[in-house]
Amino acid sequence: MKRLNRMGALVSISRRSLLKWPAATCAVSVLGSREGLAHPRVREVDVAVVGAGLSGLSAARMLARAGCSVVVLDARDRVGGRTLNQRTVGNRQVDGGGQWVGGSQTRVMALADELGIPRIAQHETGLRVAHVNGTRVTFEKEVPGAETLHLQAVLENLARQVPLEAPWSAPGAALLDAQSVADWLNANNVGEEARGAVAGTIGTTLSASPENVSLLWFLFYLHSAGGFAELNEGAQQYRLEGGAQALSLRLAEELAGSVVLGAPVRRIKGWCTDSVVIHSDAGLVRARRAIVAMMPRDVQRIDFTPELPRQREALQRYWGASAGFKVHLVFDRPFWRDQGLAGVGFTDSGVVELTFDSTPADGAVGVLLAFVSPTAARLPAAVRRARVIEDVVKLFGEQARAPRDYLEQDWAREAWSAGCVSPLPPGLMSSWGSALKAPTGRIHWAGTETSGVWCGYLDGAIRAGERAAAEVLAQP
Ligand SMILES: Cc1cc2nc3c(=O)[nH]c(=O)nc-3n(C[C@H](O)[C@H](O)[C@H](O)COP(=O)(O)OP(=O)(O)OC[C@H]3O[C@@H](n4cnc5c(N)ncnc54)[C@H](O)[C@@H]3O)c2cc1C
Repeated sequence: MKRLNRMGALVSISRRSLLKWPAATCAVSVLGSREGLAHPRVREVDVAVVGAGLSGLSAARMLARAGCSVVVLDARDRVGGRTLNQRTVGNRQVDGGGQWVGGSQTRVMALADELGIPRIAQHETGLRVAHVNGTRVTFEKEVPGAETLHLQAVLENLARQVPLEAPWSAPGAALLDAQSVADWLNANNVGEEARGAVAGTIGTTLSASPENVSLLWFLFYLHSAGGFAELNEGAQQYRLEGGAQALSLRLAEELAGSVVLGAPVRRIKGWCTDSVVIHSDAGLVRARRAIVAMMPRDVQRIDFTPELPRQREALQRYWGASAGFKVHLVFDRPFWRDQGLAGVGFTDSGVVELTFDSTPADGAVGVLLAFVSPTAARLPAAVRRARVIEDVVKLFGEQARAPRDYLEQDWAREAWSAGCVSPLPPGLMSSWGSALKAPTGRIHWAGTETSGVWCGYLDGAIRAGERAAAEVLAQP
């Protein structure tokens, strides 16, 4: 039996009849964000989703479309988690968090199309520029040498043996996980150039160095993305017009009254009983099942009664998260393009590590994105700004000295995100990995880190949310 819901989407109400609570008690209204503090009320829903990032919202949408009543709780006063639209002069949006998508990321590309969010091709044309050993050099986009290509092929072959849905069960998992990527490169006498290329991939994708990342985890990451070319190039083909947070903003609009912001979840009780009770600053929610959609390290802030199984608790406690610091500099126009530059630049000694062209599609302003060393976060803001601009001037010339706007986003200062991405240390995945997405009683785990495909990316976040929702829907 079908009926049209408020958004005009077809929902099946026969699904609801499978759930134990009568529809009247399942209906969800907007929870006043703070009212529950004074007079806590218990709201009853089929499914409570904790985390209104892309993963939690994707889960909630799928459940709502299947006829479940759902409430989504987020600690922040906004949706989108690790995506963040920042507004610049001229009313333009830049991405303070996740931003790029690529052709092989089919789930996020499809969602953007469905939500009517156009893509902007990443500007790549022109020379790269570097400031190394005190000298500025320009150069063509580098093509990997024979040794690098050979090493990449060897690692991709190994990666294909790591199962996407259960990396901890790879043949020889304990051995692969006992070493860092650097240990493996040393043991295999890998030369300077090829080693540098792998370090570059790990630096740009996991914000870490080969010394700190488990070989098993890196192989899984490589397999999850589809290889080096995908990680290095494929994942950065497009930006989304209006910013990547637009994905979550549109999903939240569709979920209308079911998303509650300013609702940090402090405790989850009864996961092994008939229902789960979620304690948030906006009140209590009782649900038949809960989906917790965030990085495992972020789950560590929530108390569970009874305590989570040791395996799951250890996974969360030791989960690795790396910080990220983005700066956007806005100019009248993308002047570096006139000089035949792509906007891609790096320095070996400055606070700016890497730059990209983030100019909007119409070119009405020119925007440079700079990834800044997390250590620069310790500098006073005015000193940091001066040093960022000095580095950009070294790369792109005096025209870069007076940006019309300058915006920072330091993810190490975000109370509700432990980090941007997950560089896992040796030992973690083979010891505790099996607790990553196996449901714990009535709790189902989502968040991009639980995705087998494009783990750590926007694409993986959607897939993980939809996988957790499917798990819930499959329950009797
Ligand atoms: C600087 C940066 C650059 C990136 N670049 C890219 C990129 O170019 N392309 C790409 O695909 N990906 C990129 N990513 C990664 C991408 O942003 C993430 O993979 C994706 O947004 C994760 O979505 P999620 O829903 O799984 O988790 P999150 O977005 O982290 O959502 C988790 C949600 O849980 C909430 N929460 C946490 N604790 C609680 C609590 N106790 N109670 C209630 N709510 C809570 C948080 O507020 C958050 O909204 C980048 C990330 C960063 C930070």
